[in-house]
Amino acid sequence: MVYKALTIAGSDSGGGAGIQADLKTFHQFRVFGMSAITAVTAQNTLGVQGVYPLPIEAIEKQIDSIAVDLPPDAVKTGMLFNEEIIELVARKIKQYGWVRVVVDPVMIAKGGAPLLKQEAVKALQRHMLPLAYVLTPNIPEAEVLTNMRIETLEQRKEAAKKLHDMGVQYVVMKGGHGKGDELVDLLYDGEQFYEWTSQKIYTKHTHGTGCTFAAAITAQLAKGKTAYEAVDIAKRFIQKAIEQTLQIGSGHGPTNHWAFHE
Ligand SMILES: Nc1ncnc2c1ncn2[C@@H]1O[C@H](COP(=O)(O)OP(=O)(O)O)[C@@H](O)[C@H]1O
Ligand SMILES: Cc1ncc(COP(=O)(O)O)c(N)n1
Repeated sequence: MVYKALTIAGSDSGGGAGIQADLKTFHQFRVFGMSAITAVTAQNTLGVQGVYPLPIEAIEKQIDSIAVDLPPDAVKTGMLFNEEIIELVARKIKQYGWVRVVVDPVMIAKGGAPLLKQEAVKALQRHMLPLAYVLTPNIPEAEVLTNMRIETLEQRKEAAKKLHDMGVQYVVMKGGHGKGDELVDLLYDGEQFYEWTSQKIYTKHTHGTGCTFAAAITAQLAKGKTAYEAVDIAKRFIQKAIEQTLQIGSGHGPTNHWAFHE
């Protein structure tokens, strides 16, 4: 059986995040990867040097080409950049009845470059959250989406509940931006919280951690795993990928997509 996953996201020329991270992660899990590119970025480990959104028609055509011939078992969205792209992607997901949809609400690159226009946040809330089977915000993204300050674990749980009320089925609150030596990733299914605690790895090579983690969840969902099982494997995947970084580039290097074996 060949499982297929589709990523609808931005291209990272540097290969560590975006479409490239997603495809490498799908491949490592033996899931056949497909892509619809929303924007091309000129990017490396030093930062983002340029952002070029594709024409709406080009994005729509890519999604249609995949849908009619290679229906995906799971779909991931990453950098959607502006309102028009968000509306298109939401419309297409509904049109094709895709349910196993992982929405990674990408907003800014690690170096601070915006990957989502500020005025597009509302569109993301309105159109994408109700379609999210799994939503994977980091702490700053969860703050923007819920319009609340998040410092304590209790506040993170409150934010997860808010996001669930906004239409998300499974909220995965990533803990990479938390303070202290321990990181806690949370999963909320509308009733219960599940926690994954790990030691923070002190490294500057974390370019693409969010994309890679969400792509690992998507690959597992494509294989029919539950949200809990998917997060559990994705957590182990990202842990290894950060522990064994490749030490390439002179800035924030990529994670190692080869490090984890199922
Ligand atoms: N320094 C780190 N050490 C260990 N795990 C990390 C580290 N940074 C991020 N992670 C893990 O990587 C995943 C992505 O986290 P996060 O950094 O919060 O997302 P993003 O890349 O979107 O900002 C989470 O599972 C998080 O726990
Ligand atoms: C095209 C693209 N998409 C997403 C990210 C976010 O990366 P991260 O996973 O480090 O938050 C990025 N830097 N570039």
